[in-house]
Amino acid sequence: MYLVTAAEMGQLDRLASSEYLIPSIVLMENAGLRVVESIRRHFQERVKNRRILIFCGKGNNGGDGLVVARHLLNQGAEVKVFLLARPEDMRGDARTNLEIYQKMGGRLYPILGENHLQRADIALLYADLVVDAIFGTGFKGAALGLPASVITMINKANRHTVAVDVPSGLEADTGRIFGPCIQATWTVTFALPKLGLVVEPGASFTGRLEVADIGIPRKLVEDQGLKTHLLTADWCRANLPGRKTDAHKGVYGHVLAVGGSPGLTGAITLTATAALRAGAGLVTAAVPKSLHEILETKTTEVMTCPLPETAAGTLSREALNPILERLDQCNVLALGPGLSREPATVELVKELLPHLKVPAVVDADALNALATDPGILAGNHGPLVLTPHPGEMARLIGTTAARVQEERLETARRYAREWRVALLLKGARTIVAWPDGQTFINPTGNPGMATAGSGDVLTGIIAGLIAQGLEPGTAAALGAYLHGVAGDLGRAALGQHALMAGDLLNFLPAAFRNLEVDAGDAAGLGRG
Ligand SMILES: NC(=O)C1=CN([C@@H]2O[C@H](COP(=O)(O)OP(=O)(O)OC[C@H]3O[C@@H](n4cnc5c(N)ncnc54)[C@H](O)[C@@H]3O)[C@@H](O)[C@H]2O)[C@H](O)CC1
Ligand SMILES: [K+]
Repeated sequence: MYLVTAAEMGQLDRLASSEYLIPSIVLMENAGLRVVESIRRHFQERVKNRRILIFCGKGNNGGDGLVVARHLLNQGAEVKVFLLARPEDMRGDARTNLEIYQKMGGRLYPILGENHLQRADIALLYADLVVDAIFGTGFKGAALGLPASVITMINKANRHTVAVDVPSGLEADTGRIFGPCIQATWTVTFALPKLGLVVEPGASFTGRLEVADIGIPRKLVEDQGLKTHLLTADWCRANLPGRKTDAHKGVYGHVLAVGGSPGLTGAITLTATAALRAGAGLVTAAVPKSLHEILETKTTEVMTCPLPETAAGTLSREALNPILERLDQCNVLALGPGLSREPATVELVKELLPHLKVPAVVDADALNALATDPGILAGNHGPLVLTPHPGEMARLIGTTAARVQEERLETARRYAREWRVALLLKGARTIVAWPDGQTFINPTGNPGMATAGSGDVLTGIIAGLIAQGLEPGTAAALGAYLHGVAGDLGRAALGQHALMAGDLLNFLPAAFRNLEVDAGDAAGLGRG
């Protein structure tokens, strides 16, 4: 599903009127009606006598609020509109809808000074629902003065609150919050979700997100060349690698997972096992030779391979050729989990990356090795997925993790384009950017997944999906989604405190199952 900025939405809105001749007041009417329908569902269709307070700003978001007020009034609700503007300052469609509401005898209370707040504060005590139509996509920066006082007052009242299009106080483009912001129970956003609603901190203020069709022509949306997407179950289902009835394990690829060092054998074990769970036909974990025996006892389905090591027991430069030879029988490399930052191991990574003929997932210490010489990617290289967390991303581009977090989308997008890689930036709402500029935001996952080894599992899932023939960028996006679903199922069963990376492996089957198109009973029995 496309995600849009305020400017992109504004453009769609304008073109719907200028090119497709849909009057803007029709779009506003549709927007208001969709919110009314959502409110009706909230009250199990019984809105009569419900006390509903509607806070309207002076822009078109306020106009939507007035449409909502009119229809709810018609349906017998006890409606009060609090207007954060002088009626004569309203313009265009919002002004028209204000006048209609006034002609219908609707109750209207302008809030023009702090002395007008008390009436609203008392009404809030008895409200069944608050409708937030103060600011929409036209909002920038911080709410100050009276609007700030109103937003704070509404939040303190702690009533069920539906935000119209965007919670007021939130920047629709970035999800950043610089002042008070409505804490919505749910948000009804129009036409397409705004970016700021699905990335943090905005997502936490948005509550449950409903996307409402207001009649913007689908063709108009398709013609815009939008590049930012929200990952959905439908997209993931459509991209899930298929399985044939007459398949054998050779069909589903062979992952070589390279990593491990003393104290870090768990990381590579998690990666290798996750690759199998993700459906790879074969997985070989290649580790420093003194760890080989340990790995043999830790794993069952995973094959193992001992490699030359340094005095510190990490992979040495002599491992280069054995790795390349092994890769002749494999169709994807997962590189980095538990690798260590031993100088000779760093050199190995730097020599290996330009020699690859198969796609690779580059994670953890392999990313840190890359950060020591980003120029490695300047020449020709095979398809790569890089999976940094914000700290690793910061090292790759020579900045701080805080700066990366401030501009997650742009950072990921820029790096993917510049270095021609698929870049997966971890964190709440993982971002996957493709070299061609297409960018995906993953809505699944939870804070319980911030636990040791969680990233190693993700690396394995992505490698396992590439092994089955997915494009690396597609595998990264699908992998992020599945990893998050496994985490969400894990949280539901175990709670987010206790969740460990190993648990993710156990919930991956259900995460996949969720996406598999049910083919009925496998043997075909019972089918006509
Ligand atoms: N997407 C569609 O097709 C439709 C959207 N609709 C609704 O229209 C709003 C956007 O309306 P707009 O008039 O552009 O802006 P707002 O209502 O959000 O009003 C902003 C208002 O506030 C001022 N402002 C901006 N920042 C601040 C600030 N920090 N402090 C105080 N005031 C601020 C700004 O100058 C404006 O005056 C969209 O969200 C939808 O709800 C239509 O209904 C049609 C269909
Ligand atoms: K709003």
